[in-house]
Amino acid sequence: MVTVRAPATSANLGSGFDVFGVALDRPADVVHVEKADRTTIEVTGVGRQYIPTDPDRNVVGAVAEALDAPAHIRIDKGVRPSSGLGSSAASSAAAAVALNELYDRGLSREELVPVAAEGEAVVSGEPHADNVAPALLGGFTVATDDGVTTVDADIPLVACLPEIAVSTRDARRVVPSRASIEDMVHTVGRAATLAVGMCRRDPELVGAGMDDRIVTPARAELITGYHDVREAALEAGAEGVTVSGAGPSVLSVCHASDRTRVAGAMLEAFDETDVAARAYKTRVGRGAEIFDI
Ligand SMILES: Nc1ncnc2c1ncn2[C@@H]1O[C@H](COP(=O)(O)OP(=O)(O)O)[C@@H](O)[C@H]1O
Ligand SMILES: N[C@@H](CCOP(=O)(O)O)C(=O)O
Repeated sequence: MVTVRAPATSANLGSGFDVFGVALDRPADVVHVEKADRTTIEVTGVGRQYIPTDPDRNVVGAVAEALDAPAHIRIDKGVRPSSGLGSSAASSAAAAVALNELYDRGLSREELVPVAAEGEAVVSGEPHADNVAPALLGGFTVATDDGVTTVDADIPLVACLPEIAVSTRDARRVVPSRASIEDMVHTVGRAATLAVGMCRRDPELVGAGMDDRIVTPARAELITGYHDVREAALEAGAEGVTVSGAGPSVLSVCHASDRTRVAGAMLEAFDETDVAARAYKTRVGRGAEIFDI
């Protein structure tokens, strides 16, 4: 048996739609795999009632097929599904690392990115890699058609998860199909600022670089209370706030000394709009880890 822990992730970071991602140091999924003649799946943990055990509908089934590695796969969910915190990607990444080890396939973490992205295609319709890349490699990742670039960033974050479900598939439908040249220039500037901020471990630059005029405004409308939560976080000292992944989680970047205040302000603002929520005080963290063979 092989056991792997893979972290939650936050994709896009505003200006980096389908490209940027960060691994969070918590929460995480834990996946256990054992060789079998055909793939079977068992799910425990948070949100298990919303997760199919049919290998054709669970992301780990697609990963097992891509690696030609049938197994009994037990997923202990720590990352709630439809959270905007890369729940499906955490399972995909953990399964990819675990099955690669179990069957001795010898693929590197970088080579496992497209394998784990096959799992994402099962739930969102397209194999986007911006969650699975940080879940596998850790840090801040830039996923393009040519591969993945990683930065071992250390940035404090607050991820606030409201009790609303937004499916990635639905949230992809509201993404505009066109953008003006002015908005593209703005986005490129912000994305470049964010990447420099990650390299310099500078929360102010990362926060300034999160601003996005193209995708985030459309997605924000799917999240009850988003604008109030954003304002409250900024007033409490956040350097930048955006939708985490496809939502509904809201991500703030801040200095470590402001993290508790920012988390409290975000929770209070959701509460004032009658939405229950929980906040993860976290930071950019490590990728998937094998902790039992
Ligand atoms: N192993 C899995 N973990 C989480 N969700 C899964 C898994 N397999 C299939 N799903 C389905 O994927 C959807 C959640 O994925 P997604 O909408 O991308 O949410 P998130 O933003 O949390 O990743 C749900 O419909 C869930 O049933
Ligand atoms: N780039 C994707 C990221 C989806 O992230 P998730 O955590 O919501 O699954 C998108 O924005 O659609």
